[in-house]
Amino acid sequence: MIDRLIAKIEETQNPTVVGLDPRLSFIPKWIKEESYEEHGKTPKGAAKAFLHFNKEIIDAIYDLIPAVKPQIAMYEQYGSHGIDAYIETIEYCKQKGLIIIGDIKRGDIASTAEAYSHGHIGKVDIEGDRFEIYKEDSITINPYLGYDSIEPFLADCSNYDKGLFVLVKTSNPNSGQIQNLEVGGIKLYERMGQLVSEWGEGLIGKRSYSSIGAVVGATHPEEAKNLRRIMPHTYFLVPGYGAQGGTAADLAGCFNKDGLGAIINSSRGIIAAHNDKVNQNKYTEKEFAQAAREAVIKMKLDLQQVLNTIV
Ligand SMILES: O=c1ccn([C@@H]2O[C@H](COP(=O)(O)O)[C@@H](O)[C@H]2O)c(=O)[nH]1
Repeated sequence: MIDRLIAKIEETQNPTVVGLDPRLSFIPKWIKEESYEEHGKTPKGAAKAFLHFNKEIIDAIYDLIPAVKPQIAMYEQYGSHGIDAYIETIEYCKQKGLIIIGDIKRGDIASTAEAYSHGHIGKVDIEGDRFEIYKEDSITINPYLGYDSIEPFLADCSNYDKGLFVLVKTSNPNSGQIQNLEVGGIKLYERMGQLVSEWGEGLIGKRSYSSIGAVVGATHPEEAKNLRRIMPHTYFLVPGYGAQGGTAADLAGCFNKDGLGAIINSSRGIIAAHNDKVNQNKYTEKEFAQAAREAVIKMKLDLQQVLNTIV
């Protein structure tokens, strides 16, 4: 997976991942009204509006970016219709050649983890016939149950050329309450970084990076710099840029000297750019996808400036 991701980053010259986290408040009124007319003001109506919104956004940006990160919570809240929209969004993005990082943050005992893994990045077996269900290229997972809970995912990564981004230092303001605790003379997130690095050793690709990556928040630049040193062969998925306050200046420590090593996520900053205060009155409701395209171009330039200081 990691070699495919790096190839797309190099093709687009852009380490941006766009988060597909739709909310009804971002969706233009005309899309919602069309959907409600056909499906009612129901979970199905909301989910169909999400799908329409996502498709227009993707059409406007797919040539500029290597990857998308659909956030499953936004879809799951609407039950089976939401899950259908999640799966159809993934299928649409794959047709456009994008790498899919499913932000699902799963973590459970091994026998249950195996089911999550088979559903999302492996195959489910039904009486000897095998089916791919969600079809993400990579997913986020929560590692706090330890290695046996990770093993089933590693097996599917190896069997099906898939990847993981394991939570190491999350972007939320209170992440330090647990992740920065001292354990055996080092911080918990540092220990987690060491473990994730070890877990990824068997899945190193042609470019010396592992398909087992780490989630590292842009909002904690010192910790990110520290993790970069601890985990030289680990790709970072970096949320927190934009809406959560992370800036380009905070990102320099996430990259390696080769200009690789990190893919930066922005969700609201891109897909809700038409609503952004700084863009007030710049776009009509019909121009939401154009607003997203312009936001991606702006982010790409911002990230290129960071990369120019590194390589
Ligand atoms: O530490 C983490 C892990 C995951 N996320 C997710 O990334 C996006 C961020 O959205 P923005 O709108 O760009 O703030 C969202 O899906 C989070 O669940 C994170 O923010 N931090």
